[in-house]
Amino acid sequence: MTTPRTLYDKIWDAHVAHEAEDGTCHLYIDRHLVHEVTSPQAFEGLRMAGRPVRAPEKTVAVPDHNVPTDPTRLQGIKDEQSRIQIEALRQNAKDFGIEIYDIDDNRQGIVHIVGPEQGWTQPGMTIVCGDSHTATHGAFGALAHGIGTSEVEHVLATQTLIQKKAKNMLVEVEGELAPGVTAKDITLSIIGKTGTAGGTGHVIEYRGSAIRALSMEGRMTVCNMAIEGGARAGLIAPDEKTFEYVKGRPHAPKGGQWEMALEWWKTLFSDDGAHFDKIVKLDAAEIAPVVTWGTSPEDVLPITATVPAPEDFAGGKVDAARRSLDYMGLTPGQKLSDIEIDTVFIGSCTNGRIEDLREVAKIMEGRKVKDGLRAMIVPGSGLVRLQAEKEGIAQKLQEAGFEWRMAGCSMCLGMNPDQLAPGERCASTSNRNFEGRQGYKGRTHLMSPGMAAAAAITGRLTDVRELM
Ligand SMILES: CC(C)[C@H](C(=O)O)[C@@H](O)C(=O)O
Ligand code: SF4
Repeated sequence: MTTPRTLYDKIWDAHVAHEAEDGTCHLYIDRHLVHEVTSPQAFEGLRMAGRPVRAPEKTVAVPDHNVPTDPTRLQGIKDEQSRIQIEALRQNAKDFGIEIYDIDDNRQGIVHIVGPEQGWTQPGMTIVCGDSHTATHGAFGALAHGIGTSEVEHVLATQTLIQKKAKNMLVEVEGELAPGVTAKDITLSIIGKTGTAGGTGHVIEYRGSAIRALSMEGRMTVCNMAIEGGARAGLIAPDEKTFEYVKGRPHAPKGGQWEMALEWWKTLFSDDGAHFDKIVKLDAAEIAPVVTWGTSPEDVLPITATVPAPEDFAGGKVDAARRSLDYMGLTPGQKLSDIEIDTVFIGSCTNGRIEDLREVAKIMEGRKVKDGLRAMIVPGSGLVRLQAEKEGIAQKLQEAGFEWRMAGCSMCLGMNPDQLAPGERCASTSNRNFEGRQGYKGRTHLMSPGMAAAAAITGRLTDVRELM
């Protein structure tokens, strides 16, 4: 009898090209996604060594982090830094024969939204990118994770990655979500429970009826934040929803190849009795709409709670909590729903897909962004933007008072012109809330798109269920 294997074990085993005695492996890489921030030195290294890209057809480039999102960007990029990085990516793609979705192409967008959208992302694959949120692609049952710039060069040159296997962790979410509770609340609640180090050294498989019930987009939201939970990657076993999503996309297998792929994809699940080194369970019915109050994604509480006091935390965390509260300008005992905001950011690879925008539109129906607030929507890709325009969502949201931007990472990180001013407080659908993440001295509260819409209406952190 063969030993039962986890989903991670199966994908790993299928990709080991060589294993050394100490367990260090050369892992074959099926897809390599490249963006403008972590690739320039890698391409430069190849150039200096006179080496080509080993498998340009398995590599795709897209500028996202530094692209301006105002619609005038097509008339020329004003920001010098952005322009240099985008031009470098363009040149590298051309010199090394890699396909690029440039800023005048509707397929451009955040790399983790574009990969699945174009069918580059498929079950059972190994997928890497010089970007920590590569875990997003794990929603398809692919082993996907971030790599460093020197590894980007290694993958470009060899189509392999040197790795040691991580441990297996299972996060099981059983039961049904209450109305107003979303995939974002699941993923934040998991981190609230395990902490940002809970997944360290592990690959997480998310399982259970609540995960099965999610759409592919919801599953991407969950896997996206595996990294905030400390894990190397997050995975969800593929099912009919996954196959349905992939089918017919530009880079999906076609004809007989589709049938062959499907046969293999259907074997991608953890066998009964497979060993997990760590198991965490959550009851979906107990998950509430949550927000973060501090400067770590684990600083998460139901919106109905109050701001905690440093003394509420154990030993080592007291000082961190004090510092968080000080930075965030919050007082213990204050109701979370009394916290006033100045900015709303809807977008990012966590929540910049069409279903996220539909959720926002539903809450905004017949309502307006509060006067004086800056509220922006940044679709995760040009195609998401087009789809929202086709559905009439874009027009409605603009009428409600939102800025309607071009695709990119935007205010998820303070790297492009979309930034918070010092002291500004933002209701954000992104995934990171550390100091200065959205701009120098900016303050970030993470939440779901529906919760961010509710905050846009009232001007303070708000329980979305009151507006449903
Ligand atoms: C700039 C990039 C390397 C970075 C990452 O790896 O995650 C960014 O995407 C982020 O979200 O902080
Ligand atoms: S949207 Fe944010 S988290 Fe995602 S890749 Fe861009 S900067 Fe990183």
